[in-house]
Amino acid sequence: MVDATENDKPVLYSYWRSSCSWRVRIALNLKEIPYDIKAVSLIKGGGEQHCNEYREVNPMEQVPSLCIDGHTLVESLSIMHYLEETRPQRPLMPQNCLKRAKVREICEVISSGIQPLQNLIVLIYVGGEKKKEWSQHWITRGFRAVEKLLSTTAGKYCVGDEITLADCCLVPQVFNARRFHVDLRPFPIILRIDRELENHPAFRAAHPSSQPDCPPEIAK
Ligand SMILES: N[C@@H](CCC(=O)N[C@@H](CS)C(=O)NCC(=O)O)C(=O)O
Repeated sequence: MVDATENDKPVLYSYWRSSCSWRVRIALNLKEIPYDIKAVSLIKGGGEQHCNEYREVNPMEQVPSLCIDGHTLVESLSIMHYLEETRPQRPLMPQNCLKRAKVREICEVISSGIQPLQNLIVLIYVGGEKKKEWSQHWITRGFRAVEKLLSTTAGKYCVGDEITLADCCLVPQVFNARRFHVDLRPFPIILRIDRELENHPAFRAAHPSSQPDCPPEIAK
């Protein structure tokens, strides 16, 4: 496995359609940090995330992982906060303490309350016909909470008028919702923010269809 040493370009272990990898790709792009991608296929041969070599990188057998500054970091939120603390350019957290708490609230609802319930390993366990309904149920339930939170925090973006880590989490989760054909009409604020960001260069470059491991029939 590639191990980054200090001063090397960071290496992101990523899967094109992984929403958690996508969060980190957005943050890296927004901060204009050049990085290399090491693709980990979550489906090939039962999933490369489960191979012994990758388990050494990420004991949860999930993407993303980031090799940076001579260290390997796992967990997308933790990685994004590390980037924020070590690369203060283009801040992704507000200065104001209450607003910071609000950003973390939205990140947590998505990263703890929605994504894990529709993650691949859970869907394999749920199995067969039930997968779609299961995912729709949990995403809809979580989005009800996100929409309510956004009703008091959103400006142009999730919290006020600056892009924050909450936006890095929201956009990939909306993509997942569409994948599972969730009815998004009850969530006008989520939809408005997603539309606002869809053509932002940092978000576009991080999009699954722009990834080197995206299957050619889907890639742009
Ligand atoms: N809490 C972790 C979750 C990571 C995660 O669930 N990654 C998914 C892709 S978005 C994954 O690797 N799934 C592989 C599997 O379920 O086997 C994070 O935020 O990094």
